[in-house]
Amino acid sequence: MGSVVEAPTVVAGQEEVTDNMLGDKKVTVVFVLGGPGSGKGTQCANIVEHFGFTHLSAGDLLRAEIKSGSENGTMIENMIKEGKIVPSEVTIKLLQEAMIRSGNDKFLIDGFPRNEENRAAFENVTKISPAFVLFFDCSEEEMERRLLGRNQGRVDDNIETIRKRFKVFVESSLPVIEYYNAKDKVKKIDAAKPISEVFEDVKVIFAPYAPNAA
Ligand SMILES: Nc1ncnc2c1ncn2[C@@H]1O[C@H](COP(=O)(O)OP(=O)(O)O)[C@@H](O)[C@H]1O
Ligand SMILES: Nc1ccn([C@@H]2O[C@H](COP(=O)(O)OP(=O)(O)O)[C@@H](O)[C@H]2O)c(=O)n1
Ligand SMILES: [Mg+2]
Repeated sequence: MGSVVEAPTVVAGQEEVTDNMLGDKKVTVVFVLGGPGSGKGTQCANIVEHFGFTHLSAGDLLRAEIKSGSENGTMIENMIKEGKIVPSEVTIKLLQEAMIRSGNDKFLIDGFPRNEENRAAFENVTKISPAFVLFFDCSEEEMERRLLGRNQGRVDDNIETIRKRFKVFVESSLPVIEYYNAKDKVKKIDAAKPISEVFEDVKVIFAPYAPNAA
């Protein structure tokens, strides 16, 4: 009885089914988001050095999976060349394995979740929700300049794929940032500044995680 009235309560309850456990360990996860070329990888390297987090780049894990000759390799490579988002089950499995392998309890998950499917599947599968979302805000003009100068031999750092990635970012990834913003979980950084200045702002946010912080 009263099931129609009770239904929303059940749905609201399901939203909070996160315990942030990885095996028997309580973990802290920070999602690091921002457009392609906004400086996510660069700043994550700095955060690792100062705050003892493990950096997991979804893109790096997918590229390693291609190199390993996995059966999904060709599919992943084709999607990256087109700037498309790989199905969540593939990326989440790689992230989970890397988290366990690291032995750490503090993670920067860089470039994930990139769409609503990524976001919902990660929470459902892992029961982990982020402590906060670090969002690197940068203009497309500046990001394009950086990507064209990145020189890492990436198949997707060409102007044609870059345009596609910008479109996917606006259409699929920004809504994820909006989702967390509505929950007051987004810490936005002006990522258009020089690397060292961006890190000054990042440091303020991570101060509570400093090795000697109370
Ligand atoms: N604040 C910055 N100013 C200028 N160049 C930057 C800045 N941050 C990163 N870069 C450079 O821009 C390129 C993209 O940075 P990267 O960290 O790989 O971004 P993302 O992981 O968000 O795609 C790299 O060549 C990097 O050295
Ligand atoms: N969650 C993710 C992250 C990356 N990717 C794929 O990997 C590509 C490169 O991601 P990346 O995070 O290394 O790219 P950058 O933002 O660092 O430039 C994306 O354009 C997608 O094709 C994905 O499918 N799903
Ligand atoms: Mg990157």
